[in-house]
Amino acid sequence: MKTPRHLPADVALAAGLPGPGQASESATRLVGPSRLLVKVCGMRDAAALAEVAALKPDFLGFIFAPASPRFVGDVLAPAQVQALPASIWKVGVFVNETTETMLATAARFGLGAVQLHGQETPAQCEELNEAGLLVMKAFSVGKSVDFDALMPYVPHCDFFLFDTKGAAPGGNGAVFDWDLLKHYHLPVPYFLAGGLGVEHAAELVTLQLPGLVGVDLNSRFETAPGVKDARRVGQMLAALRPPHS
Ligand SMILES: O=C(O)c1ccccc1NCC(=O)[C@H](O)[C@H](O)COP(=O)(O)O
Repeated sequence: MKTPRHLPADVALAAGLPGPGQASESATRLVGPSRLLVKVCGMRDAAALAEVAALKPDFLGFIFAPASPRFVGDVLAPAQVQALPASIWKVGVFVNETTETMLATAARFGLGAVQLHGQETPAQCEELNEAGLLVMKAFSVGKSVDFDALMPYVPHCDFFLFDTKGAAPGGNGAVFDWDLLKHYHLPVPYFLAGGLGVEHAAELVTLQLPGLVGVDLNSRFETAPGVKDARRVGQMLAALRPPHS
């Protein structure tokens, strides 16, 4: 499995990924004991942001797609995002945005990562990755996945994210058939997304899917779009993380 280029060594280690310079032939998590990385997406409400950040997820996602009900817009000031603990990786979520806008937004909000939810090309992933951002390319999953079509993205992405295909580019709140990932064979580790809720925790911790390193939580952890329920996020984190991890 490929080492995410821009991931700090401690986060890589927690997820059982090889550290810098430790390439591996295997497409499964390696270093044990390891745990799933957790990304909480669609942060918009300042009070909920503070509560969720205190729970120390690995990643927090901020949506910069104007059509989303979770669009950050002017609701959160850049300083509120910049002030988050350095240990939490801040991810800007974009849909078919220009590289220039994404780089400018990342600089303004102090984001270390971008999550791309549209038809972004491998070349655009490369530009963003070369600019120093961790790149997470999202792919919508319907009835099948063509892994070969993802090959051109491999050199330029730190993570993939598999999400459920639906009416919107993301945040559809529906689960896809995880068995479709059983034959994943690419060297890029990935996050599982799409309708995940607390009720999935027990299955997720024992799930043996090649390449799976993290989960993405969104609409099933809200009291309203963009307003995360810290109590439910806390329950999920407790269920996903072994004690003392
Ligand atoms: O959540 C959105 O509104 C959204 C809109 C446009 C692009 C991406 C979006 N979300 C990105 C995510 O990472 C979500 O967490 C992912 O789609 C899963 O959401 P859900 O099915 O609600 O758990």
